[in-house]
Amino acid sequence: MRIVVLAGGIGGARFLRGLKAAAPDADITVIGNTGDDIHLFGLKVCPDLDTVMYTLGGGINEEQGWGRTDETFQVKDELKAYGVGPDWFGLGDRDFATHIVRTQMLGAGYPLSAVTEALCERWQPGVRLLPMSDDRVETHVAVELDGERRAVHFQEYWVRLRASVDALAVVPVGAEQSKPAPGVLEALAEADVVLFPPSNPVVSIGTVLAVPGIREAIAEAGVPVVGLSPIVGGAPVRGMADKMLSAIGVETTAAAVAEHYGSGLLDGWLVDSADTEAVAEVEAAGIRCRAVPLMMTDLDATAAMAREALALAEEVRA
Ligand SMILES: O=c1nc2n(C[C@H](O)[C@H](O)[C@H](O)CO)c3cc(O)ccc3cc-2c(=O)[nH]1
Repeated sequence: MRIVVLAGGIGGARFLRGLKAAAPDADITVIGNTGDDIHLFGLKVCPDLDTVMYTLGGGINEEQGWGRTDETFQVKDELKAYGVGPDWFGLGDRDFATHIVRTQMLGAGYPLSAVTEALCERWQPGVRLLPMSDDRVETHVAVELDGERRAVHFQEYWVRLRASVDALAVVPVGAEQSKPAPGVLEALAEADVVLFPPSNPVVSIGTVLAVPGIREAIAEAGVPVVGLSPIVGGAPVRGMADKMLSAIGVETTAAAVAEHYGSGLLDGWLVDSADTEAVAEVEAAGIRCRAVPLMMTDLDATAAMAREALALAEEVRA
């Protein structure tokens, strides 16, 4: 079975671990969000691609869900001693090596998709990891700070400001001019099923869908598209997705997120058992819906979620 998964960072990566356990023989292609990418200290950092790569490759810091295990921060401390910032973004020494290799290869003329493939040679994530695009797309968030409206990079909003101010708008800068990376449209055309993990619907999956051609390719694939709600009991399971949803005028409920994707895109939607009352609303919107446990507490629970998603895909296919 060929499965294509659109993924952000932590939620997407952990779901993929469960999916691999649930479908060990499946051929899995991951289309990763690169709107979170940031240039720091002359280096290109791709947090979501790296989170997927490290998580599936066994190098992730399990507690925080991003960055490397057994990490040290000597380079960061040295940079700080030179007064060179920003110091609000935690790049560790081991992680720095990934960004140096990536930046060196990009400088030599390799596209991000080829660089990602090369990095995955080391990590062997057991999936084909593709950036959504080789073109630069950068998510910016409009905020009001000290009475002034300005746009900040997504990472500045997420990490430095901790989403403490309202997001007035979220813009994937460059998305309109971007093209899907090599392999993305082909993977979608050959897919048997497309899954949306419980990733952020605005800044993760929403950004992947903002690359012209990807949304259309999913619709044209004519295969079941099934998503898992990142909202449980009216709050994000992780992260600050509520702030992002408010910015685009979508309520923080499992049903509202399904309706935001819409029946033109989604065939099936899983909500948590705590949100059973959402099932009727989602089904009324033309999307098949089931309530099942959606907390990724451990590998078994996550694999069970993946099995439910694949079962729902078969149900809508029939
Ligand atoms: O909350 C944080 N998240 C950090 N993240 C996670 C990241 O900001 C976001 O969680 C994702 O971009 C959202 O998917 C990092 C991810 C990386 O790959 C590399 C470095 C960081 C650094 C931080 C950090 O300092 N604080």
